[in-house]
Amino acid sequence: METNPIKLTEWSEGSGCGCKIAPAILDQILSSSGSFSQIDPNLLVGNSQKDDAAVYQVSEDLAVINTVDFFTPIVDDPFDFGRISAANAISDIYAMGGKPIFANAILSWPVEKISPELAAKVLEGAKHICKQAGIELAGGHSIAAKDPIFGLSVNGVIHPRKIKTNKGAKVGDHIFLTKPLGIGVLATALKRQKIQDKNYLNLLDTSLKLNSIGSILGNHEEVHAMTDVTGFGLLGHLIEIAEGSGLSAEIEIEKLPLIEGIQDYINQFIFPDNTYRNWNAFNTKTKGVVGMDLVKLCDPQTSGGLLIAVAPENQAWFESTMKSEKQVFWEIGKFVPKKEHVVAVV
Ligand SMILES: Nc1ncnc2c1ncn2[C@@H]1O[C@H](COP(=O)(O)OP(=O)(O)OP(=O)(O)O)[C@@H](O)[C@H]1O
Ligand SMILES: [Mg+2]
Repeated sequence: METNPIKLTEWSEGSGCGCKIAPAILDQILSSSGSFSQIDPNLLVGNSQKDDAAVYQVSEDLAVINTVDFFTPIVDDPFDFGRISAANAISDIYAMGGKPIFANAILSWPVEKISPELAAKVLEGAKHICKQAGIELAGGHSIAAKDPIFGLSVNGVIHPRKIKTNKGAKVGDHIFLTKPLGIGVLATALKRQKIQDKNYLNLLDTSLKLNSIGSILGNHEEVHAMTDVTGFGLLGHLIEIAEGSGLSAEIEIEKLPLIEGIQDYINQFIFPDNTYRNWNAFNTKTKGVVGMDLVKLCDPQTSGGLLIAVAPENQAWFESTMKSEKQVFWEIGKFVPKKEHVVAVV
């Protein structure tokens, strides 16, 4: 790990997607701001189902996707912060099944207190990831403010009939996840200066992996619904799909993949405060969670994996597609008819 005299993570309380406003408060803000009427028929996806990005149809076979994502530093190294933030922002285009085309940067920097050279490193990291995703960082907007913040607004394209949202899952669909959980735990270990170098590398490996498989899955109607797992944790984003699709979900706790080494940190009670915030938001919709399992279910991910619903009869096709794309995945549960609880942990 590169050492910097300035520790970016000391500049703010939350970090990465963990600094997202709590789901209940976001709902309160959005609902009391007046309706998002969305009367333009070309706005195919707005914010009514809590999807990853907005989608606007421009012609019979073309729709544009736009998303914006930014947060406070999740790591101390500015290049890594830029890379993680960019990978996280682009992910929302992949999660809709789309192909990213270009991005603009959003930068807030306390220029009197943290050298502008470090801000340049953040941008350098973002460009590195944009290049990997095959897109240009076209421009951006920068302000001088108290907190360092960085993110991207990303544009993408998709065929209007290929969009993947939170509402297409069907009873019996198998649920797959493409990255192990625990990014929030590792980010907290880093912030508390308890992380070991090898675990920092695990944090980078996991968060920097692009969710580009989403663009490929967008072409296949066998994939019924898709989102990415970020600040609300696996549980929160699973609830978004289940509720969006009018279903419930069953999760097999033993099948949840965890990033190597995170159990040791959990045993030392090293995990983000926002894990409990997520749990408080979702526990009444959930049954069967025992003891510390809530940490795995509610850990806020930054640049987490894709959560995918696939019909059981297409399981073989899905597995061979993922293998031929060298994409790892874990099957973690299934969708069932709507019940009293949105998610049951079995
Ligand atoms: N300030 C806002 N104004 C209008 N809608 C908002 C605002 N903030 C969030 N939303 C909407 O709330 C929903 C959930 O937003 P959220 O940021 O959690 O999604 P996301 O972009 O998928 O998150 P992530 O990038 O962490 O995956 C989305 O439909 C989003 O458009
Ligand atoms: Mg998302």
